[in-house]
Amino acid sequence: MDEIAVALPESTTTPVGDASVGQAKIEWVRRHSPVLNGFVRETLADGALAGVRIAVVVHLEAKTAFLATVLADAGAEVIVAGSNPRTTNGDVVEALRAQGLTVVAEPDGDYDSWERELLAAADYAPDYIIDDGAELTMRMAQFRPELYQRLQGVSEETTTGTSRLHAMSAAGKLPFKTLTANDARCKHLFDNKFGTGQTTVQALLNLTNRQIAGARVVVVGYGFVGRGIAQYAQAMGARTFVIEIDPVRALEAHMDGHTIGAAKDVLPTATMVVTATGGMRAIGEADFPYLRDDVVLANAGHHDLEVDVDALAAASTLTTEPRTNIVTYRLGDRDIHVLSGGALVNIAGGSGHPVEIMDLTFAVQGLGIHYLATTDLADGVHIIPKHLDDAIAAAKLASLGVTLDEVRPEQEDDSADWLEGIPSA
Ligand SMILES: NC(=O)c1ccc[n+]([C@@H]2O[C@H](COP(=O)([O-])OP(=O)(O)OC[C@H]3O[C@@H](n4cnc5c(N)ncnc54)[C@H](O)[C@@H]3O)[C@@H](O)[C@H]2O)c1
Repeated sequence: MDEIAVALPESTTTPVGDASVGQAKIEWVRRHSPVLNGFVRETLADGALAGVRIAVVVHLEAKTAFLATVLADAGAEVIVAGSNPRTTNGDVVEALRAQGLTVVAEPDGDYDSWERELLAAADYAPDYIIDDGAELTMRMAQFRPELYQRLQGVSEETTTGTSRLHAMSAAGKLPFKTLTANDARCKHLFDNKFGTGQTTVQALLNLTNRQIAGARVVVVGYGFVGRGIAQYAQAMGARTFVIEIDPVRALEAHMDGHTIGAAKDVLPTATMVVTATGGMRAIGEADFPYLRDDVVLANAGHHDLEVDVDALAAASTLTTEPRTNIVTYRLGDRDIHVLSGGALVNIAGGSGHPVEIMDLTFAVQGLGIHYLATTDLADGVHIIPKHLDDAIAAAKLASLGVTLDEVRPEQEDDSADWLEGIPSA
């Protein structure tokens, strides 16, 4: 591989948090991460990542920090940045810096400072990226083309980033191998559904101090994330409604016991609305007339513009901040409350996914990078192999004290016998 000059960003001298507090948070994660701390560490101990430069660009809080330290302990040179300007934790940043990791992220940033941080991460010339929303991958392609060409691989966290990688590949603009961690069963079956479901409802209630039992909660988008949010809200006594554009998923929502309908039909009675589409402006200007007074809007999807906060701000006559992380927009005689500026409410307005969930997700990511580094794969988009997915689940079950039965010979379908009776075409 050609050596390339690295333009390092200016180092920060002012601490942005308390390293000991951050370290305690990371230690709490370690205690509750049996897969990452066991099976993943053991796999990475083969030295395959020694000296490999890996950029970790995921919401920068304690669970991401623990993943970064596991990679660093395996000998990788790790550069850490955030995947959203609103979700970086200063204590964790300082804890990582105290351990000698390179961190190019500051808490309380805005979109401009975040852009600079991502470009700074790019300038470290990573060999691999653990990305979220393909945020660093896209920027390297656009603004650091030489470094982009030099990339060896990307392991992508989210549904949104997976779509972006497929688009880049289809356009012939992905000159290296990538893994879509989101397609691993140990990721989307648990992280998207249970992780986001639990923590989005938690954040909604913590931020607003409102009651869920009897609330009328509308979920926009019924993918894995939407299913989880609707299921948790329903289990806590909310009346649940779903807006979907895919007829099969809408039907599934109906059979799961939620009321489905178009925006104009379900929004007017909603007390809380949560977007989870992975697209833009799921609640946009055209929907504003249907929102009732005092409604709470929150987003759990990747884009901060799933709720079109800019359009809301432009249309409002008065803006107030009644509570931390809530901005109220006056539209005529109605007040519309937006949580966490439209950023992912469970992360920007909460603590992010449960540790146990991220133990699985980051096991996929850690093993995914190891797989990329040790396996010859064609350029383009790949899925983590089934045996790794199975091994992660088995390691998690083992940590719970569970071992599974294996299929006994008499339980096998004797398909060979009946196949023999069918003439070849
Ligand atoms: N907050 C978190 O912690 C977290 C965790 C995992 C994923 N995500 C993000 O959540 C988003 C959704 O993820 P997913 O796995 O559920 O995706 P998905 O693709 O499985 O589901 C999205 C659903 O939204 C529907 N949809 C799209 N546009 C719509 C619109 N305008 N109106 C109504 N429905 C619409 C689609 O038909 C689809 O069924 C993505 O951006 C993903 O990256 C967030």
